[in-house]
Amino acid sequence: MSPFSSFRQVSGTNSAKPTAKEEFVSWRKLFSLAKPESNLLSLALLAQMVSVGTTMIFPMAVGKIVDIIQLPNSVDQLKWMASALAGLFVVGAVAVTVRVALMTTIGERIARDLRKQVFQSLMKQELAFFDGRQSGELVNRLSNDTSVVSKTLTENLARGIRSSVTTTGGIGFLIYLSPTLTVAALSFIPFLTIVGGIYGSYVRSLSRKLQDALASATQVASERISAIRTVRLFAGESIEVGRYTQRIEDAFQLAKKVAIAEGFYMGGGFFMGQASLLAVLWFGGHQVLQGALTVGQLASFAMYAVNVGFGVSSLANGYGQLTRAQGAGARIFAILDRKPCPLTGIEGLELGSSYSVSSHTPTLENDRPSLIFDQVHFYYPSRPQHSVFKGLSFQVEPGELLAITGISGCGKSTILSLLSRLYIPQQGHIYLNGYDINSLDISWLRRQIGAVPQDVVLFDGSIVENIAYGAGEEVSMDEIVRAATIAGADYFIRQLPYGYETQVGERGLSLSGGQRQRIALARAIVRKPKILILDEATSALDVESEASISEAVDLLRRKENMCTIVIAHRLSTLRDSNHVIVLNKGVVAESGKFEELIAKPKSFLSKLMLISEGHGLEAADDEKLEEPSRAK
Ligand SMILES: Nc1ncnc2c1ncn2[C@@H]1O[C@H](COP(=O)(O)OP(=O)(O)OP(=O)(O)O)[C@@H](O)[C@H]1O
Repeated sequence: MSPFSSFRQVSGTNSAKPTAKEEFVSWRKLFSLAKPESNLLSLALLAQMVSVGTTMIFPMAVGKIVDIIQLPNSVDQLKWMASALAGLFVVGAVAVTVRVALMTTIGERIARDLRKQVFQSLMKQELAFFDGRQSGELVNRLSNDTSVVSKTLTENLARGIRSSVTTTGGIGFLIYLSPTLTVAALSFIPFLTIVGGIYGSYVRSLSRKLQDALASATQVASERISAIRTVRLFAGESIEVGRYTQRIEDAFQLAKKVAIAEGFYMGGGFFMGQASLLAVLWFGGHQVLQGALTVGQLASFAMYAVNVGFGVSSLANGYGQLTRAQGAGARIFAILDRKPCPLTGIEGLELGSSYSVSSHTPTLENDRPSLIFDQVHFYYPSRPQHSVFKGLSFQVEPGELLAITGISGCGKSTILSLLSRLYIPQQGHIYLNGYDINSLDISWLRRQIGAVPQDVVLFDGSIVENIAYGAGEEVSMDEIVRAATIAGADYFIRQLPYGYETQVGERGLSLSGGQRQRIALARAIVRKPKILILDEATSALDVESEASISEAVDLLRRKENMCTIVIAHRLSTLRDSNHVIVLNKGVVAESGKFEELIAKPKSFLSKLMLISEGHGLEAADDEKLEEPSRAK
């Protein structure tokens, strides 16, 4: 049994989708995210306490002033009180400035660090992780969830502390001023607590749905905008506007429910607050008339009661924000805590460093790599019921040019994914120069491979940046030009207005399909790979350009002793190979020299050529060739 077999079924150790239990992260875990900022946060909270202290003293001071102005010859006392209050306001203003500046900066720092960590964690995950997820949803975690969490750890925390202090301190002052009046003033609190609890759980479940609805709308928008050419070509604008409108409307309906609930809650709270203030003035007025309370004390009492009312409602509101942040935190931790599959993901990925070299980085004997696929069985983890390979075996000799062909969907491109360890086979082995590729350091392995995938994607940037992407930062301009020349790209690049500095646009869409393919080929060549895999890499080129590029690549293959695998349907591409294998029903159905296979009218290759000329499976007259839709 292979030492790696225990990893075979693994596609990551846990899912990024939180289970019902993990929908909310604990407060402790959530607040652990603020730990790196604890010093600055303490300073900001100190400033917060100072500003809260000044607001707490204010009603008492107002009450004193009201009483002083009723006394004869109290001008000096009034002056003193006014100066003291002015001093208090200055201290309060400085404290507010420090708190706001610090809290906002800390919030941005937490969001920045979280986004960096979440993105880093996403980059480490194996490909299978992304198969079942939508990019819009993951982007939402990076942007929305991180900002909800950072706001809660800073602004909402500060607001929560202020509300707690104003509420508890305010109640203290109320009891100090008049215990009996305090009962009237706080009679609304039990009601608000019960209604607040019901409101909180209602809003919490709505908010979760709202987040999901917004994520789904973002997904539609980002996918359709990035595929705007296709939308235009099929005149799909109004359908897409309708689709987006529907999703955003769904989100709006949920937001409306939240708004109505919030309106009722705030309105009810406001009414209760006003009613209790009226009760304070009613009973307090009677106490003033009876001489049990001064007018100033009643004024102070009323102001504290208002403060307590605002404090309680702000606490209830803050609780809602906290539960929202617990949900966002759970989604963030589902990514941060996720350990990538040990064989296909990247375990250690620090900023600016290479992957951890934890396993084998052999020297390829005589620089002549050979490749063996040995009884490989494979299905994609997201589609376990459909086996792509059922015992695939073939071999590529050092320096050989192997062509792989087969009907669409038979698994040709999957070979590149398995060889690069983007996925691992459930059974069987792949050997590079006799080493099981699972025993090799993953970044080393991928550095040996230069690949031009079927669907070429370039990144927004210059041509030179895109070609250099294949080899890292150390590549020289001469090497880039050499690779571009072999790939047949140098000529057209020089014709462009800014030559190698020309910007290719998002996903390289400002270039033609053939130009993109040639740049992708240069990107693969510039890394001086030991194994070159071309997956329909010249399909967008005319036969003449294809022939001249094939010739240049062939020269390079001989010179560098590169193993080359060409995945193709076209006769012209297959003809130049040393060896052709035809895939069918998850195995190698046929293998041999091109001329020998094509000479037999009943061979799989001959039938495939008939199909590729547009005659269809019926013309090939062979029920053995499996249509992908029939694949089980
Ligand atoms: N990420 C994926 N998740 C699930 N199934 C996949 C995935 N990628 C490919 N498949 C399926 O695996 C099978 C093999 O796909 P593959 O892309 O290797 O075929 P192919 O021979 O290269 O096809 P074509 O000639 O059309 O490019 C197909 O049935 C395809 O639907």
